[in-house]
Amino acid sequence: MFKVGFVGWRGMVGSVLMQRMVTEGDFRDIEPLFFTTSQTGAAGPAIGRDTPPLKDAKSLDELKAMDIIVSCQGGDYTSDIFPRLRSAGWQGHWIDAASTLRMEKDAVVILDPVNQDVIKHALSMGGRNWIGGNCTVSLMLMALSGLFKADLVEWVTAMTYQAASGAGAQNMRELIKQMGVVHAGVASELEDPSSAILDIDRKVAETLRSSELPVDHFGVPLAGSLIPWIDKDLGNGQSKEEWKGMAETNKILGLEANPIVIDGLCVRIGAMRCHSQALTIKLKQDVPLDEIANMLAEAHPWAEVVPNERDATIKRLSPAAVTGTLQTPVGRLRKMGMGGDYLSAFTVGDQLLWGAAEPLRRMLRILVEA
Ligand SMILES: NC(=O)C1=CN([C@@H]2O[C@H](COP(=O)(O)OP(=O)(O)OC[C@H]3O[C@@H](n4cnc5c(N)ncnc54)[C@H](OP(=O)(O)O)[C@@H]3O)[C@@H](O)[C@H]2O)C=CC1
Ligand SMILES: N[C@@H](CC(=O)OP(=O)(O)O)C(=O)O
Repeated sequence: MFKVGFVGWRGMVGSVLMQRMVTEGDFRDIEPLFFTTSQTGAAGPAIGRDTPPLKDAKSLDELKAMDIIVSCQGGDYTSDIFPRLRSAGWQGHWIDAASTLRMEKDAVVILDPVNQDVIKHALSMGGRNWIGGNCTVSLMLMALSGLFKADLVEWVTAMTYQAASGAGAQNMRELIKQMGVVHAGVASELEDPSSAILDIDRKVAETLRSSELPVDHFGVPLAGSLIPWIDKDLGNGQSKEEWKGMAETNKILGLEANPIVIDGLCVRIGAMRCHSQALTIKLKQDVPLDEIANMLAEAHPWAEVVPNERDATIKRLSPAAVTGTLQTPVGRLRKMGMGGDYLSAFTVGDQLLWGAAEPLRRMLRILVEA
């Protein structure tokens, strides 16, 4: 049985990974060992069986004893430990949620419902570094997989509506605290049906701009507002999150030699853990809408096409409907005014599942079953 070391299992992504592995019975087929950067010797997670006390995640000797290491610990940990582990001659498989190694030549960005061929090829060539993709990119690819498989995509623009969870657990808490402060500022007026809406609105605006609003993590209000910038400023007008759209999509699909142009604008909104994206897709040819819907729906078991009708859309194509599920629904499918080869679409997906933990869990299974 493979010895599998888990680092970062108690963080937000790691906890979702643990839940999914317990649900799918994945621990039955491996010998799991749990690591920590801060609590060596403490008890590991509840996985339905006894496990040894936590090991030190900074100990190269302990890590070297693993056949496979799964890290959800973050980029700083990867930058510190991974090169030293490889330099020390460790030959095991490294599965990682952090972005640090994604663009390395010998790393595969994993999303097996979409790029199983790329993964299998790398495995046969001795690949050992398996890195989860950016959540926005992975969710867009899960939604549009049928079109990419049919080689119908000339270019895509993605306008995103990204959840607080993408910024981390503390940011999710801050969003709810902001909502609470905003509500508290007008709670008595809300109770009074005769209060003037413009007074309520003015007080809300004052609260959003006041020092009362907690902004330690986002830096600015998110509740009752939005943030049209995610990740670093690349200095050319593009955010790093926007840059990842094209770079990672083509790496995932193995199209680096002949890349598809993907560009857009990434925006943080006040959703909890589902990213949504409004997509404009330039098709290579004018394909009838029903054929497109079939391709999208049949791409993989988690694909789902929501009819482009008001009721179905508002009920099934929202963060509230999709959160906590593995489905990656796509809807609002419509040929645009620019012509029959311009397709509009809207998709929603849980960024902690297919956007983070699930590709890692499935890569581990691929290795265990290989
Ligand atoms: N957030 C996201 O949506 C996504 C994140 N990723 C990547 O995954 C990595 C981890 O992200 P994320 O899960 O958000 O990180 P977290 O901040 O939730 O967890 C990281 C580590 O912080 C330590 N920690 C300290 N205090 C606590 C606490 N109170 N509760 C839990 N853990 C604590 C734990 O390490 P220890 O036990 O060693 O102390 C934990 O493993 C990052 O590289 C990120 O880029 C990838 C895709 C999406
Ligand atoms: N940047 C993403 C979350 C994330 O962790 O991305 P990456 O894995 O590419 O660093 C967001 O804020 O929604």
